[in-house]
Amino acid sequence: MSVIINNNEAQPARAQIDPRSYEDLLIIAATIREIAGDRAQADIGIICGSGLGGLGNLIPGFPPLHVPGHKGIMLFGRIAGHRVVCLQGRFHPYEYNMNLALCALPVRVIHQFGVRTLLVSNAAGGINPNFQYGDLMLIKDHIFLPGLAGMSPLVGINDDRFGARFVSVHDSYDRSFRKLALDVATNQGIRVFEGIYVMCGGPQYESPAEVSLFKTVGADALGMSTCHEVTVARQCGIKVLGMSLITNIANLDADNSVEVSHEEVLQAASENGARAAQFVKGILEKLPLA
Ligand SMILES: O=P(O)(O)O[C@H]1O[C@H](CO)[C@@H](O)[C@H]1O
Ligand code: HPA
Repeated sequence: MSVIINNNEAQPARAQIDPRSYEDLLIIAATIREIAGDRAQADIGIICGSGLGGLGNLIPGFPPLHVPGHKGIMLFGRIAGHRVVCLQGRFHPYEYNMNLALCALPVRVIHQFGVRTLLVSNAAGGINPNFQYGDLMLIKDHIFLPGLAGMSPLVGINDDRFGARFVSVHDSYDRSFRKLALDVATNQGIRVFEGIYVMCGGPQYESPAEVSLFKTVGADALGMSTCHEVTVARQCGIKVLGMSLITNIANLDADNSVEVSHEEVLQAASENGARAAQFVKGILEKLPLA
């Protein structure tokens, strides 16, 4: 049986949560356990990107989603024998005054429930000229712009119970997971590439000059999420597989009037979400059980 915790129904007093307090983390985990009981256990966490909430539909017993976007739902269940917790939605830093520790808090929460593997997804604009609308990109590495500018979720006095003060991010996106995922893509005959994801602050989309800058430094896709979650996951010792769905092709030339909109992003995610979900299912079927 799957269990659903809807953040929209039971609103916690968000402003009162100190995301850097380990005690607050334990309180949040205990509150969820009160609702979900023994079912609040998982080996694998999934974070659904914009419009990709349908990944949660892989969990049997969960009704299909009809409204794309971010749902604010935490869902426990099983996929391919794995105990999974699925976050249908995420906190974006631009929504929370760039409080990245707060935005990454769900990763620490699911770690409390046993998660040691994280599958993180996002919608992203393609920069790599070989990318087409609807392609999937496995994140090989990232450029965490807010983190580089001092807005890491790890900034502040570190409680060692969260993990190390200085975290190495040389291997954030697990190589063996990427290899396994590429094999699944080959078997399924779908277009999947590896590439570098750059996280911008948003919420404005990037100007053509900014996109050109990121292209010059070797980025393949860009978005406004993910890196803070992955950084916290690495601090907890969680292994990560990251993927981007290319929902639009980022514009490199100010003389091209190519407008991006979130509606277009959601539309692209809903048109391509089923394939992304099949891909995730294929990966989970190949991942050894914990
Ligand atoms: O990264 P996800 O959550 O998929 O969302 C992406 O879509 C939104 C822009 O359309 C931004 O929030 C960007 O980060
Ligand atoms: N830029 C930033 N975030 C995005 C984009 C983009 O082009 N597409 C989807 N999310």
